Amino acid sequence: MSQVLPEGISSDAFFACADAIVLAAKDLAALGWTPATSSNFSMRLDDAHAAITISGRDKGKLSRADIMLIDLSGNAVGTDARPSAETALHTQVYRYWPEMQVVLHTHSRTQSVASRLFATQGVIRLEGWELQKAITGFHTHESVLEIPVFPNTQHMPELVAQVDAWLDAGKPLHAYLIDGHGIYTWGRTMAETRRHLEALEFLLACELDLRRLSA
Ligand SMILES: CSC[C@@H](O)[C@@H](O)C(=O)COP(=O)(O)O
Ligand SMILES: [Zn+2]
Repeated sequence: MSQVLPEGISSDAFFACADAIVLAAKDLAALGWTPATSSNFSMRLDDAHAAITISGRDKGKLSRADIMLIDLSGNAVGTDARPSAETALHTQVYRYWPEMQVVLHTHSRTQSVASRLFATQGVIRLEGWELQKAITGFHTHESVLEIPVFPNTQHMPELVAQVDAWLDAGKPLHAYLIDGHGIYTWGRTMAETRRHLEALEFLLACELDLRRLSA
């Protein structure tokens, strides 16, 4: 493989992450949530490294060769491959929450439309939905789950700063939308992160349906 692993990271550990990313990406692509090479996925390997999708690859056709190693500053490690253009949003999660192991970013139609519809409010307020309980830490439909919508930019430090500002304000953050772009969410395991993504997709679709029906 063209990926050289540093001491301390075994090929078994790297391939386990790569295989989990490849499998998740195939499933999410089959749902139509990763159109036209969009989306990116990562998994933490240790307190200083993560495996992440190489930029520009078709996320429905990934193999181990499409996954590379980065450090938590977003630098490629042991490869000349170019990591996802949005690597900084992944490493931000791993640096802020040491317990988080997985970051998933997709571009479904529902996520994209919802992000545009709620962009002016800057937040989607979810309340009264049973499926909010699929988000770790939520135990009742009566809770309020706020998903911020940040303005899109191709300048990653700006996006990172918007996320930081939300966190610095002391507001809980389980996921965010980027206007006209897609969603980011994360978790302690791949299963938990996929559950978050699936629940959020469902909740956003319900909110869009409500608006359509009450128009
Ligand atoms: C193909 S448009 C989508 C990209 O601009 C980007 O938002 C994205 O999700 C994928 O970028 P990538 O660099 O492949 O990780
Ligand atoms: Zn994207």
